[in-house]
Amino acid sequence: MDAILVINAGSSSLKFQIFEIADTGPGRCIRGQIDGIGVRPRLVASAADGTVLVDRRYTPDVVDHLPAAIAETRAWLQTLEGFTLRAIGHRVVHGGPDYAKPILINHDILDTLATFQELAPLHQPNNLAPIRLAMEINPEVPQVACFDTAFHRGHAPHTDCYALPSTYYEHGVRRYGFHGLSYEYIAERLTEVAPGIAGGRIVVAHLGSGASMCALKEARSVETTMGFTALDGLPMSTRPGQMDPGVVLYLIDQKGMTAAEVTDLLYGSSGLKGLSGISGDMRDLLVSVDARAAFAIDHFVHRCGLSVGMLAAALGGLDAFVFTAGVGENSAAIRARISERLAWLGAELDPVANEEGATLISTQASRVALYVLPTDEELMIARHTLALITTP
Ligand SMILES: Nc1ncnc2c1ncn2[C@@H]1O[C@H](COP(=O)(O)OP(=O)(O)O)[C@@H](O)[C@H]1O
Ligand SMILES: CC(=O)OP(=O)(O)O
Ligand SMILES: [Mg+2]
Repeated sequence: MDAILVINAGSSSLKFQIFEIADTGPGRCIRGQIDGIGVRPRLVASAADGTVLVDRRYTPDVVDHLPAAIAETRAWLQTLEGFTLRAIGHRVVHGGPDYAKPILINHDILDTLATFQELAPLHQPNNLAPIRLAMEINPEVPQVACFDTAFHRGHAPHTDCYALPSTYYEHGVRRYGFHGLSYEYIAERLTEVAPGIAGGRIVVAHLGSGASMCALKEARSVETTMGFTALDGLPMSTRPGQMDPGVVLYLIDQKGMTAAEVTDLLYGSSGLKGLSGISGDMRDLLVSVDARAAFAIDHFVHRCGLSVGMLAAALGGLDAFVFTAGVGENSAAIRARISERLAWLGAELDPVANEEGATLISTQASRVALYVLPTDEELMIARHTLALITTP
């Protein structure tokens, strides 16, 4: 069967899917991931009917970083039979100022994308490594890069700039925003789930290991919490989120830290992990009895509440709020805590629907509809990839 392989390297997971190329578009055949990298790595993959094809756990030292997860995934994928690989679609987190759409990759483009590595050190090297590998072993298979930044590129210039002298904007210092493939998928999904409000004022909360929110108006992104890099906005597993840049200057000037040390601090040991001193994995914090775990969760919920207020202001009100990604899809407790922060906007949670993980989790009386919608960045990538390889 003719197939597309999709690879999505996140900060704590490597996700992959195989799609059959059908007349109606990409049809899902296999969906898998290695998650909990460096904490509790686990490879799970299942067929479209839900049959589990592999479920393997590793000790954290065996799959301690993304390259190890790539190697494990590759070894497992090579055991599969019956697929003829026609294209590979990749999530590439940073597209820089020039790539506003998915693109067929060649060596020059790969070189350009490598120049953005410092702007997304947790992701870009891991996004590009499988592209390089496939170019070596399957040079005849077309590869497509789908950018996290692309969906936000329609922002008005006065919203995606920093208040710096304008030459910095021209040199690419802009608020790009990320998680765009997820938001693009959710915007489409809303037209099926809630056609009456899909064109309205919606905030989507992508709460995973990396976390951000996006304000959608008429199904387009008009604001988002992340900026030049995926450090900005909400606190995350290991990243602090929005912070006074004066802190960075202080650490370098007064504390003698090098740029590399500050990079490690901000990307690797801050956020939930830094604040709790326990773990960056929300699951660990939710079951912990340590007061520091509760403190880190309080901070996360507080900052989420502030961001919803900011994005509701950008939209001039709020019709619906959507929870998605690892934490948003799976944690009723965090959804309940964040929903409380939306009460002033008229949101009212239905606690039973929330515990059951229903799609609609607000009461009938709620003025803001609350939804839980599983994201599917890989399906979005497969669609873009198929469109690019079939366009004459
Ligand atoms: N049941 C759960 N409760 C709370 N958090 C969860 C649950 N399941 C997964 N998560 C969180 O989701 C995160 C992973 O989300 P995901 O969107 O896959 O992240 P990424 O793509 O950034 O790797 C993990 O950090 C984990 O803490
Ligand atoms: C951009 C980003 O933070 O991505 P992820 O949530 O997949 O780590
Ligand atoms: Mg992700």
